[in-house]
Amino acid sequence: MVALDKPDAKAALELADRLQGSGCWMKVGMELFYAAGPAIVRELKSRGFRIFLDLKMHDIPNTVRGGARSIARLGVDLFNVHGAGGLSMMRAAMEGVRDALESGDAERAPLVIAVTQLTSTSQDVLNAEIGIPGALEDAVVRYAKRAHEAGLQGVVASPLEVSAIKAACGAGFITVTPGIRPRGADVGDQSRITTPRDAVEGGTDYLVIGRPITAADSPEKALDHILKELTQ
Ligand SMILES: O=C(O)c1cc(=O)[nH]c(=O)n1[C@@H]1O[C@H](COP(=O)(O)O)[C@@H](O)[C@H]1O
Repeated sequence: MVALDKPDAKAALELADRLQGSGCWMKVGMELFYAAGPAIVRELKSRGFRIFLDLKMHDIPNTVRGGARSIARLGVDLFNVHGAGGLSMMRAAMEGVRDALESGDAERAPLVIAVTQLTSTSQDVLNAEIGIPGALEDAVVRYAKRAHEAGLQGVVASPLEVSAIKAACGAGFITVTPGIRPRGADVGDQSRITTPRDAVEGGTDYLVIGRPITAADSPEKALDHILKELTQ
């Protein structure tokens, strides 16, 4: 999944067009969606891309239910909410999807996943700033179990926590993992990272990769390089 973190539709579509035919999903996040809105999702869908809409909803259940209903109507393939919103909020997201299906406003249900702990969060920050005690992996697994209980299909986590999540929630529970950095790439603001290959060998289902591809002089070559490394 390529994180299409671009400031407007023009820049996003230019990049997407360069990655046509790669089989990658496009992840539309806050930067692009707040600038270009639902139209960019429709445009990318019309070009044949599968879409992860990454808006990380975190609000009261009623608001998230409505948000999920609107997202389901858009016809994305997957979207996320924050696990920190709790069980009733996550259940409300599932209800919103069901509402959209039952009213005939959505043709099919998108997958719904929960963010556990952002991959920019380190063990120290979790304990000292956010105020959650204990090991980071335990916190991630706790969120994953709640998401599973709420009926969500998976979680966002770092590749480092995938085996613990699968052990707790089952192999079929989807893991979507940002925090991917090819060897030598700039780490930037990410904390919990692995190489693409280590992430795949660790059993993750989907890699989310942004800047190592999108900030490269040739995004298509950068993607190609990563894909080749994975199949060697
Ligand atoms: O939900 C996400 O996609 C997400 C969750 C998380 O914990 N960490 C994380 O980096 N992301 C997103 O994944 C992408 C990672 O981008 P790069 O760091 O540029 O590879 C960004 O678009 C983030 O918004």
